[in-house]
Amino acid sequence: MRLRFTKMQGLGNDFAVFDAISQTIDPDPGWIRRLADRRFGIGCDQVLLVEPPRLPDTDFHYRIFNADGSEVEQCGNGARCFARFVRDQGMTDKDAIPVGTAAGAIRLHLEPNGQVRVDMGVPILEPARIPFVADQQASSYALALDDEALTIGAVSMGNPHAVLQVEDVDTAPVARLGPRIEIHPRFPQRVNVGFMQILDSRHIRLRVFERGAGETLACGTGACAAVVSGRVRGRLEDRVQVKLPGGGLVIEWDGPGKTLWMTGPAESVFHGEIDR
Ligand SMILES: N[C@H](CCC[C@H](N)C(=O)O)C(=O)O
Repeated sequence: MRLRFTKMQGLGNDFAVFDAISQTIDPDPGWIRRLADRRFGIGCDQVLLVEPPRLPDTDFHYRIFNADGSEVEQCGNGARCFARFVRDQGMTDKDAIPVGTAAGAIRLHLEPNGQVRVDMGVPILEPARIPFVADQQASSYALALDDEALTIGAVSMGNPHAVLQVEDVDTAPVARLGPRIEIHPRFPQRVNVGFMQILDSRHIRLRVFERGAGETLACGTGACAAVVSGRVRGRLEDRVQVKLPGGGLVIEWDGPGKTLWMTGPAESVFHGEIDR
């Protein structure tokens, strides 16, 4: 069976996007891994499916699969590409698109300047809901890692994030610590690992070692989680420019219990077909 897809990217975090409404797609992990392979497949960090709505008051369901084949709850850069895709494919003519995910409903806003602004919902800080094993909720946690004692923030944007503050992202031990924290036993669903350098209360630099994909050029939910962690630790304001290796995002968050907004680009790279 021949399947149509669009290769898309948000700040270099790249995706293969499929219309799974007009096409029948069974996303088994082995096929996802093959699609994501940069030599034997299309090559991408995540595979995104556009499905019929499942939640009330939503127009579509948005499914996300990491390059390792794992299905996950949320993807911020992918959400912006999702909005661009459904408009470009003529699947909607709305500028504000309500979409369901495994983490609940989000709202995608196509802006006149071509950027996409996403209501990412309310960040989750309760350890049990991240999930993260901790006696009580805190703005930071001690994490023992073999012979190292780390301090992390723990946040869920629907998907789990650990956030470490570092002096300089360029020299941060992403390759050494990322894979080890990703599978730390206190994160029973594994975890995305952010390395945040705070420049001032409104500007950070960030690198992310993603669960199920490795270090990516950008991670939208990682940017959200880093700002949440920095803010609850009293180091960031309510509107932060996040500079990732692939480019910049704007994150707005008024504090615990409030909705978080992420704004950034989303682009199509090429259209293709692939045999299943
Ligand atoms: N690796 C993530 C999913 C993709 C998130 C990222 N690409 C984003 O833009 O938020 C996870 O396992 O939760």
